[in-house]
Amino acid sequence: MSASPSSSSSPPAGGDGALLSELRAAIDALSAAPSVLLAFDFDGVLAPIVEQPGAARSLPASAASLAALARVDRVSVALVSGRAMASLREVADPPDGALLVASHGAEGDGVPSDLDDEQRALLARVVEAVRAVADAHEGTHLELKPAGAVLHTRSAARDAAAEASRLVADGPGAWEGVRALRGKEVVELSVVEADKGSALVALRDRLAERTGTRPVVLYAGDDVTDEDAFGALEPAAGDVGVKVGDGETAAEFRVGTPEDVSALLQHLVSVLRG
Ligand SMILES: O=P(O)(O)OC[C@H]1O[C@H](O[C@H]2O[C@H](CO)[C@@H](O)[C@H](O)[C@H]2O)[C@H](O)[C@@H](O)[C@@H]1O
Repeated sequence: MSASPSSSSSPPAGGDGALLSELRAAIDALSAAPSVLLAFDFDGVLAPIVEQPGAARSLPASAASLAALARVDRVSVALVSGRAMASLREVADPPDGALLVASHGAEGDGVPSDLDDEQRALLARVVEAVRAVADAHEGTHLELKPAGAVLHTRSAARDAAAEASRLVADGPGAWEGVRALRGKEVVELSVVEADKGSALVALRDRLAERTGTRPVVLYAGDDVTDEDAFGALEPAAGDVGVKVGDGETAAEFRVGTPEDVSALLQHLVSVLRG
């Protein structure tokens, strides 16, 4: 596992042994807590990024470690994803007992799933507008979610990707009642207010209520949409944030790749199952 403490100006992780030991020490401290919440983003963290969203799968080593961690009594495992719930279940094949947060928090346990009439009408207009942009820009495509629409640009020529993204962000993305998020080669529009930070806090507080103890939280994510989750962590309470890959971040630690996440998960198994 190569890892480094992270800051907005730090370079990607580079395998510095001294820095690696700081993340290990934070994990070792977290593992002594009576209740632990281990929350992971999916794409780019458990699963390497691929061209087609439907083809993404967890690295086998990460899937095996997650399943082992989900069986530990005082550990709760959660996937906190931007994907729609149906898509997350299909590609992530989550272990029994895993808590699932989807659509950046717009779908999950305890989240109202019905849109009101106004939101439904707005969503229909958003879908129509994003579809029109996707149809006009080769290599882009539309992904539908229960409360939103996503423009994917990974397979498009760079100029087409940039123009299509701008048209979506400045068009329907700027409408009243629409929340726009930019992720890796995606522009996501949603007609409900949701972000991974609020979702993670809700998850943590529900667990605290159930067990009578605030869980110490580890969160790993790779995208700009994960910054809300990193911002919701409380390092003073022992929480650990791990940014995967490069880019500015509020996370305390950084690893380079999903393979590094596999190593981190393996370390979690060894300290939490022991
Ligand atoms: O929060 P996540 O679990 O990381 O989900 C974020 C988005 O993931 C998917 O898109 C990303 O992964 C695709 C497959 O590797 C890739 O092709 C795409 O470019 C990435 O943005 C998913 O399709 C989106 O709906 C999620 O919001």
